[in-house]
Amino acid sequence: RQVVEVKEDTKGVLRECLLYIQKYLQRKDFNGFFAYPVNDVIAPGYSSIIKDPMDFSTMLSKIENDLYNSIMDYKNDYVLMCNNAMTYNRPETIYYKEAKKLLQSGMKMMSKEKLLTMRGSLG
Ligand SMILES: COc1ccc(Br)cc1-c1nc(N)nc2[nH]cnc12
Repeated sequence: RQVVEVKEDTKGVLRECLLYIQKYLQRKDFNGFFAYPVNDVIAPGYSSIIKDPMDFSTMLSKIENDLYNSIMDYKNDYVLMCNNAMTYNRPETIYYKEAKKLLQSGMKMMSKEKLLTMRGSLG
């Protein structure tokens, strides 16, 4: 019984961490370009160019449904979201520029060494 309880608790700690990280990073998306999925009306041909779309609302539902097993899992979706914008949009666009800034602040927030120390303390 005890082992199961501990496991659940780790999931809870991870969920709190991810909610905190997402809240911090999503504030940087002040235009809300990454708040919800891009559609072909907004961006013509998007769905045929971007095979794995990702956005903050999708990531939030994955956090709430415990679909991330680590911060690294979440970081992968975050990087995917930013890279999609830098693939579909040209470098001179606001979408590309904002994605680049989001990527930089995300990498600082979820740096490898920070995650390794955190994982150490989580046991
Ligand atoms: C949800 O997306 C948007 C919403 C409103 C507006 Br205005 C633009 C976008 C958007 N447009 C493009 N071309 N690339 C993107 N990458 C992430 N966002 C976008």
